[in-house]
Amino acid sequence: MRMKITCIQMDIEFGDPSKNKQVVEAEVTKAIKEHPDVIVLPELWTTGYDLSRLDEIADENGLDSQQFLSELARKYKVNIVGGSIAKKSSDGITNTMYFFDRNGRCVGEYSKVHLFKLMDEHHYLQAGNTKGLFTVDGASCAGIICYDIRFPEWVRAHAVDGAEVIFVVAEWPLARVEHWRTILISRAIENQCYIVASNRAGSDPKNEFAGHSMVINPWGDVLVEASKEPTQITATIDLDKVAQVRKQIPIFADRRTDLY
Ligand SMILES: NC(=O)CCC(=O)C(=O)O
Repeated sequence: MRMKITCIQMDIEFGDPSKNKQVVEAEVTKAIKEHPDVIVLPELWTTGYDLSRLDEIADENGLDSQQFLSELARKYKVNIVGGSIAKKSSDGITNTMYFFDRNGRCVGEYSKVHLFKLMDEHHYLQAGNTKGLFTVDGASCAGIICYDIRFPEWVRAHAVDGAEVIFVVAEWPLARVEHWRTILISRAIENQCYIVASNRAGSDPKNEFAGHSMVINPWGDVLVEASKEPTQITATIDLDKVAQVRKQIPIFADRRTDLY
């Protein structure tokens, strides 16, 4: 099974959800001309890291963002991995990702499990507690968020649960772009899965962001990689490659779960 995937590597207007929604609508309308099966947005694309204003600008129960993304998915008959948004609920504010199928149905939700202290997330956000598993056109997938990639055991847990494609949405700064590249390629090789990583471009008052959105195959080959500028990247992935690589070097069968 083949799947054409487009990552939207956009700049994000600091603390301005309505402006960012306009940008996403325009970018999705542009992306759809190439007929992708899946469109992927970056982390916190509605607000950016305007954390001190989240009380005011976070999305109440994520409803507004869900409706917006659902309508786009249904209108264009495309699966959407909806980056993440700041969701405000009675449990506090979370950095939350939604997944939509071609009918605009929300097929999964994931809230960032590892909060990134270097960017003050722990002062403003609550961590999630569940995995981000979902399916796209029948393929087993997972979604995780930015700093989560530094935890190989968390990514492995999704692969052990069957994920063949892991979507990473991010606001990863340029200062650590080599970590970003190396970690993503490593996660693809060690889990023998596709990694589809959508990072933001541009800057905010504290950081310049790396861009370098990437699609990596289960052998660790980079199929496509963006520059640091706002852009879109597209790759067609072949799900059969996952089984092929896992058969060639059967690391899942060879794991010593009696030892670790
Ligand atoms: N938004 C994030 O989680 C950034 C993570 C990051 O920059 C890192 O180095 O890790």
